[in-house]
Amino acid sequence: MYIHTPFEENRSYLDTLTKLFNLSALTINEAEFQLVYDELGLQLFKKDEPKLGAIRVDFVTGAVAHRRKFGGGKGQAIAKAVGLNKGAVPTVLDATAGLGRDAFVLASMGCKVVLHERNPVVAALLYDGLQRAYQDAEIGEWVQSTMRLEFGSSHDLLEQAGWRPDVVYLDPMFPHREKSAQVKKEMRVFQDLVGNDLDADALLPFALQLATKRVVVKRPDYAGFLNDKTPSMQIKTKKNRFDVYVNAAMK
Ligand SMILES: C[S@@+](CC[C@H](N)C(=O)[O-])C[C@H]1O[C@@H](n2cnc3c(N)ncnc32)[C@H](O)[C@@H]1O
Repeated sequence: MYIHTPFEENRSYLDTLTKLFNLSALTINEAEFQLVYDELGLQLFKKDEPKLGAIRVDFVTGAVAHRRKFGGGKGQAIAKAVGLNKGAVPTVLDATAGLGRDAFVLASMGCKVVLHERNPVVAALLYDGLQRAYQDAEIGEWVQSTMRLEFGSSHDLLEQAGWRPDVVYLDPMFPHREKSAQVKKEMRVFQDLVGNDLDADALLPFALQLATKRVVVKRPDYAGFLNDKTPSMQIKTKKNRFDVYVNAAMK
């Protein structure tokens, strides 16, 4: 993987990232993707996409930061899906963390969230976004106390988890139906990098065993149920839905 910085003083941080996420061993097409660390933080570029397609994690000033301040709070579908509207604040294991946006929304409503991500490049981007958030004067303290990243596959990590979260949250990649021109550039780069999570069905049984209260699966509205399993209830938004599996012991 080609990873570059224009600033010599950031070399050792990049070496740390390379070691933590084993980036030097990556076999993704080096001519196609580049990781660059500059004053904006770590960014992923795809060569044939213009700058708009760059991906980085920004909890401090990005769209999720705006949503934290002005979003719908506990009235949001995701909040209802994890049971936040019922008063209690659940602990959440986000087993398919991606760029951490959903996890951040949940953390900003008070949930403690452990994030699992298996893709080394996505995990490095997320790690870098979290480091910048941890150091921020306004949100640093609560992000440090609510969001923690674990690098690895949930197929292993869920089985080995030494604790039981109230909620396991799953949002695996699903084949996109829209024509590629309609999909946002950033999303296209992300999809090209990660591909589809074709092994996601197998996560549901582990998740159901682990969660003490419920498992929430985010799906595009046209997608079937994960592992063909009918949920206890569904919460729908414009393009997605949350399939909620309430732990039988809680019913
Ligand atoms: C659609 S994205 C999640 C987006 C995320 N909800 C957000 O708000 O940014 C799916 C992510 O899950 C990760 N993933 C899929 N299966 C996984 C597994 N078994 N263990 C860890 N990460 C996984 C993929 O690498 C990808 O980054």
